[in-house]
Amino acid sequence: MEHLVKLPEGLPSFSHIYHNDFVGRKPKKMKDDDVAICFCKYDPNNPESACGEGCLNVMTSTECTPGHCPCQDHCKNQRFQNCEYAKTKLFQTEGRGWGLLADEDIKAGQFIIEYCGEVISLEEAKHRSQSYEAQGLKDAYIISLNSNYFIDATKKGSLARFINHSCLPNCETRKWTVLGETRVGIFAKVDISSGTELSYNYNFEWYGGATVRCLCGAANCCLFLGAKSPGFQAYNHVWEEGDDRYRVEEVPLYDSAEDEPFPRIPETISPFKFESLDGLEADYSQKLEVGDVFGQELDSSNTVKLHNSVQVGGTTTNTEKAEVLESGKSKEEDMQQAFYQTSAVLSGLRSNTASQNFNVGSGSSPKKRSQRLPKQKKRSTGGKQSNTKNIAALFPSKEAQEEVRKYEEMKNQAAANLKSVYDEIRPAIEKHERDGQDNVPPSVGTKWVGAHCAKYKADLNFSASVIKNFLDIAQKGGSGSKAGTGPKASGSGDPPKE
Ligand SMILES: C[S@@+](CC[C@H](N)C(=O)[O-])C[C@H]1O[C@@H](n2cnc3c(N)ncnc32)[C@H](O)[C@@H]1O
Repeated sequence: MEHLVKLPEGLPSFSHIYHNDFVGRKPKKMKDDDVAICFCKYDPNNPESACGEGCLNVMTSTECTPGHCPCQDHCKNQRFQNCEYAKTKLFQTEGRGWGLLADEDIKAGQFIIEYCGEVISLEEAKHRSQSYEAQGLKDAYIISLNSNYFIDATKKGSLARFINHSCLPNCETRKWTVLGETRVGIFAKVDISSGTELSYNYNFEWYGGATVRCLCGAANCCLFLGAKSPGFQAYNHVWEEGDDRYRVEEVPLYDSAEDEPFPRIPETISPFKFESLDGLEADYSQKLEVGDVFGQELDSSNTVKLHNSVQVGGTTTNTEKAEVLESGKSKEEDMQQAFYQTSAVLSGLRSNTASQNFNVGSGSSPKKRSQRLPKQKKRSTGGKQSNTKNIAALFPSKEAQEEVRKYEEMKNQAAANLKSVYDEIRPAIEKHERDGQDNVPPSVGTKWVGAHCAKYKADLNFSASVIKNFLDIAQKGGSGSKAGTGPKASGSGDPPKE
């Protein structure tokens, strides 16, 4: 593999490695008892049978161990170990140093490359970040592996070290267990065509304030690398023309743990699945009130996607989707997957919140406002909510407007509650980390999952209410809509009257 990659001229020197290099400790040696063995059986007529999506190890983000996998050489679940990378190419960006391009079409979900570097301890990470800071290094390459270990790709690394940050990324980081060690991979979030720059959201915890101005150019850009972190947002930065891109007095450690501020419950989990999970019944088994909607995007942009997926007069609506799970799997298969996913959410909670509290050297403690910020203006904090703000006003009837507003209000309350639960459980997570224990107390996990579920439920109810009212209008052929303001149903056989 190594000989295939020719590095371009002018690239700052670094040592190109394909496997992590352990500093201060040896990589774990797996005992036979610790090896996770799947139940796959290779069927020559079905290549997917050899550790494809249905493989127990794949479902738990664990690679199969050579010599132990029942599919032997046919096993497809050893991508990190075999460096099964997508073709990529280095290029020079404008203002963001070097970047990495897709050099072939890449499919959503595909493993692109491993983020390799030196595996170092927390102490070493602190020490190195201070030293890089002192040397005036502008580019930061340290990511968090878990609460105790970090990957530093500054001196030694794979080409993943060149992937830049974007607030609207086409890739994400995922952690896999490979031969007993955690490793970080870059995976495609969407289909990526050849020639497109690869990016992921660094989302590192930022206590030191403005350091690197984000030049990703996305419409939703957070302005600074790491600006999604709560510590940073509190200040509502707005960059002024003429300010330098870098303030080098703080070199960040960023966290690859999650691309979102909170662990995400996978979109394909539907509420009924929680009914079977011990201890979680109480709040999550409730039926959705206004048409259950599964398989839709659940983020703040859901209103846009709703417009796309409602084909009035056609056959596809989100309410119809409720009958079928997006995965196309049986209920049992999905229940099993839900269990694994929920476990992953809980462990994500631990690693995410732990690393978010990691303070680095002099950049770790919040500085006084005047020290931190070149100049500031107040920015609207309404950001996310404004996406849905005027949806209610689009509906012609008062009843529809009131209903949509009611669900919108509930949605906002649930979001606020999730945020406060996050603040509340944070000390418990920190304490647990300090004690070196592996699991957070179940009550903390339950609270967290509960707040998440409540938020998703509120989001779903809001979306369902919007769909329902859209469909009402369509069924009535648009009659009663305010001239020029009612939603117009494209593709409808019976267009709304103006
Ligand atoms: C992991 S390195 C990425 C590769 C880097 N561009 C290089 O030339 O080696 C991270 C550094 O790249 C720069 N960078 C990455 N994404 C950026 C963005 N969206 N805007 C501005 N600078 C960015 C920052 O200096 C950051 O510390």
